[in-house]
Amino acid sequence: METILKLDRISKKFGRQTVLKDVNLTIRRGEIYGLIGRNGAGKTTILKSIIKLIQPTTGTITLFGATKGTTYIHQLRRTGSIIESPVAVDQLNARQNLIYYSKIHGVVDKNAVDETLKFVGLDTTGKKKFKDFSLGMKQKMGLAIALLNKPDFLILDEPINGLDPIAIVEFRELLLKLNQTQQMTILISSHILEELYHLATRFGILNNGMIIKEITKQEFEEQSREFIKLEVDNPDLATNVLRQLGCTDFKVVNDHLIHIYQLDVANAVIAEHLINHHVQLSTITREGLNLEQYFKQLLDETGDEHHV
Ligand SMILES: Nc1ncnc2c1ncn2[C@@H]1O[C@H](COP(=O)(O)OP(=O)(O)OP(=O)(O)O)[C@@H](O)[C@H]1O
Repeated sequence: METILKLDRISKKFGRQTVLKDVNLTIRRGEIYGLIGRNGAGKTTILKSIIKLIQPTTGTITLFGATKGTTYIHQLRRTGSIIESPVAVDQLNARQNLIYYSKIHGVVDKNAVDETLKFVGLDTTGKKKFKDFSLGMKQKMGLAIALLNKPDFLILDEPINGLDPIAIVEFRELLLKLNQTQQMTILISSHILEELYHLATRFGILNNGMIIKEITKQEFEEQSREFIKLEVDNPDLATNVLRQLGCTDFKVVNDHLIHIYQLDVANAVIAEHLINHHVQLSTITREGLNLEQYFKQLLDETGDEHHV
């Protein structure tokens, strides 16, 4: 699959502070890449480096195959972005803002303004000016401006930060629609892990300027799948009992540990049957990690504090 973006050993120093350290990251067409990291981890610095708002100290960024100069700037036109907070003209309404930005961006498609307004759901906001918009409306306005020139790649810096739960769902659905119907590739940063979980196909976990883990949603689901943890003295006998109960989806992990992935039989029923069949049971608990727990565990493993 086509590589849209490649960061190769990107480092960034602000004065004496090293903010990014050897960041490697690859995004392929059609992916929704979720960049997770707590405040100050370096997310915005990565995104700003991609769109050339800042220059990395060392390393190479390749965007649609271009690495530098005018070819890179040319490829940047295939991206749309909202970095930090959405920017639009305070005194203009939604439609006026889009007309203004379509002129700035040299958008030639005459229908682009109305189509984009409708797409983000700002086609009925009438005369209301950008300065009077709610945060959710402002984010939609930012998205609309980013979408005007029909980008292939969308870069979003914490776009759901501060939105209420309904606005979060609406915004997420817009992004999923762009990804699914237009195969738009998306790079989205957030510390709202739960939200990225419903959106991203792959996650990069950034801590202190380093990507400490990359994991696809599928890998995460396999690793974090909920299961019942059974510790027993006799796994052979225990698995026979499980089969009698209709449990077939389990894994014998070692000579005393079984993971049951079928969760429709109550722990109490399993425990009763095992005991009736003289299996000694020392543990029966439900286990599994959500993305937030996974993230915290990773940070604990790297010996860092976590504030998410
Ligand atoms: N222009 C700058 N000059 C000096 N230091 C900077 C500059 N921009 C960012 N930093 C520092 O770089 C570090 C990373 O900041 P960055 O904004 O990339 O983090 P972030 O992960 O996006 O955090 P947040 O979630 O709070 O937005 C911070 O310590 C910040 O103070």
